[in-house]
Amino acid sequence: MALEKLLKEINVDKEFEKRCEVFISLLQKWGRVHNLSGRLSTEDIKENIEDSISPLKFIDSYESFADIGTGAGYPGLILAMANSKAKAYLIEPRQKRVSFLNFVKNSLGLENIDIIAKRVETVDNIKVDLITSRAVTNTKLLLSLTEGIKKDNTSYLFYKGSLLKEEIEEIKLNNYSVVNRNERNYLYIKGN
Ligand SMILES: C[S@@+](CC[C@H](N)C(=O)[O-])C[C@H]1O[C@@H](n2cnc3c(N)ncnc32)[C@H](O)[C@@H]1O
Repeated sequence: MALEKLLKEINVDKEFEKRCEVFISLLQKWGRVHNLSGRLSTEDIKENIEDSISPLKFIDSYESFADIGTGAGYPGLILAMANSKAKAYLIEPRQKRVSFLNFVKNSLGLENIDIIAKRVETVDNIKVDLITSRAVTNTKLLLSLTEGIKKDNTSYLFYKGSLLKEEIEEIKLNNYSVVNRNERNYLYIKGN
């Protein structure tokens, strides 16, 4: 029910809910066989979808983004399903996960998505407005690993847990905000 409520508060493509239904059923099928994602009940997947798109309430609009370590789809694939006008680069080195992401992309006919089967530190041929990441590594390392895909005014959206305060102190960040939702702390670093 929470997802349905959230969808009334943010702007997403009108096909988004249908796309989510397809994503949920594909993840439940593939996930059991290939061990793609820990929690596969419909309720758990919907919670992950909600976690992925909640920041659309407060971040600025963007024309392109790269998600680092998309895994089985969070948050990058879900953000790409929510707004098919924005160019989405999903950067994920593990082959089984890449195959799943490609299968969902093709099943939904989402031409805005490019899946890059590499580690992000080896990518330097794209430059994006926004860089997102959930559950990959700490903020300092993420900022350094993504040097090759940033522009002067790139923004960052990192999906963090409770260790965020220490991470922010370590790197002396400016111009950021933290938005909390349940156990989640969203770190949003706005480009200039
Ligand atoms: C714990 S999983 C998180 C997956 C997803 N973001 C989520 O929240 O469910 C971490 C993912 O990051 C990927 N990863 C690790 N190091 C990476 C790197 N240097 N560049 C891109 N992806 C990386 C892994 O292959 C893995 O799929």
